Amino acid sequence: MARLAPHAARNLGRRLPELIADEPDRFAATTLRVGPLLACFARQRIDAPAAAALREVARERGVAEAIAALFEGEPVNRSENRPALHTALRSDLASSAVARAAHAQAREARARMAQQIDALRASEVTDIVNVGIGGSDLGARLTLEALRELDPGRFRVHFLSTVDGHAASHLLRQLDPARTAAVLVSKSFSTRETLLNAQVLREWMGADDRFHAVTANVDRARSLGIAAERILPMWDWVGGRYSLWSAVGFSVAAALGMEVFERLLAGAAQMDEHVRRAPLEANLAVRHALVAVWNRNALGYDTHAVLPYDARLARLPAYLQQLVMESLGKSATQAGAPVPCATGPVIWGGAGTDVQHSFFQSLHQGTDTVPMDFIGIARADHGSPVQHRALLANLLAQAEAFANGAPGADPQRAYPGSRPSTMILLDALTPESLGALVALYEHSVYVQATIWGINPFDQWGVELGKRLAADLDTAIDSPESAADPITRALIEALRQRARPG
Ligand SMILES: O=P(O)(O)OC[C@H]1O[C@](O)(CO)[C@@H](O)[C@@H]1O
Repeated sequence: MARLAPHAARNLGRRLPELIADEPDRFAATTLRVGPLLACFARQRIDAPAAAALREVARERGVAEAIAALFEGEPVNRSENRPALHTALRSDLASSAVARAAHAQAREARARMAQQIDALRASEVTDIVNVGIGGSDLGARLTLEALRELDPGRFRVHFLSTVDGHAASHLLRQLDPARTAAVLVSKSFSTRETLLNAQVLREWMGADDRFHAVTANVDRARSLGIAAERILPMWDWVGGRYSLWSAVGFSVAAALGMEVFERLLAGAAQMDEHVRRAPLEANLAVRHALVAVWNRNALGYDTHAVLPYDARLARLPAYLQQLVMESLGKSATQAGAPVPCATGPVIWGGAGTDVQHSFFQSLHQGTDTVPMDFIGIARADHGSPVQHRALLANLLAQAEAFANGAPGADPQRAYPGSRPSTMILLDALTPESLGALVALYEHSVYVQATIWGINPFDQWGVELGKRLAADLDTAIDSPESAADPITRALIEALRQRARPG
């Protein structure tokens, strides 16, 4: 990354508007379109020589070869010695036997999922509860919220993720046990939150025949009494946070229909096709990733805001928090050495225009620069053109204000500008464009990981907390068994305060 330093110094020494003014065809040169999605990088603080240097980094780090390896099912998840074949869930682009077999398995699982959904449709079930957490929750939630205009209303879908009993009791108060089905989504079928919530639902429903499961651990699901014909597969070659495209999308397919689910997959497949075939310089995922690497390593920005200007995408920042931070929150390389530079940034954000009235002040005038991804939708799905015009005007105004700033004699009223952003525009929010958008981020994460030499498909960092929580579950009732003195004292404090009166 050292070679980026002179480019960084040059770009940081100039205001963003000057940089833009210097390159008359900057919009065309920095904008790429893939299907229903257009991304413009003109407002990143990167001049043409810096962009060329970044492409050189990508070449040296073997990004093109790594993309081929991903699609062909090579064991790119080295710490677990597995492929990461989420692309095979939606695309048939690979020629290797392992990728083709994965694709065939995915199709077969979708056919079984369609049958189960048909049976549910024919039943008296009115409500479906998706029980799962992390990757077994966020993707389906995001999709159902984003595509809610397409919901014919046959089922109400609910999500139960946290182990907090308030969530379960609040939800169950609204439901009829005789008309509720549960989909237990857990790749491992060992996630404590999911198993406890499943138990709560089981006791409340008093029957097993409306329990479905999606898991790679079929034996465990069977041992908990779920019939084999209602268990849909997951595979160790799909990471939880990359699994929306599998039967983990059960509740999406149930609520919106298989046809909509297939369209979501087709949108992702269109992005796959582009990423697989486009040369580095015209590859949208590579460009998105190189901008992220530039902002993190060359310019030193350590957080990144995701700002969808569409209420239906309000969950996108949360979804991307898991995708990016669980994938790129690593400080050791795949070879076990310390990573010599900063890796994934903190991802945060929220939907416009609400965020303009909460944290935007800090983004405009705060001491830290936060690079941003704005996401706008050209065509709305409501009948109020006035409101949509106002939304788009706000989106454009904010991106412009961040880039150009405005001078002021009074420093308290001056806008520094030069705050970088990418503008991603979808023609409309459709299953295809959502699929393409999510796939773009997946591929960008993979390219970033390739450049940093880290594994984006494991998450060892979350295991320690899980282990400790299992131990402390007992210690809450017998504090003397807690090894850590501060934890022991905190348990005592909790116990004292938990006593009624
Ligand atoms: O699907 P499972 O195995 O229940 O795991 C749920 C989530 O837990 C994690 O392991 C850690 O949060 C995520 O990676 C995963 O998506």
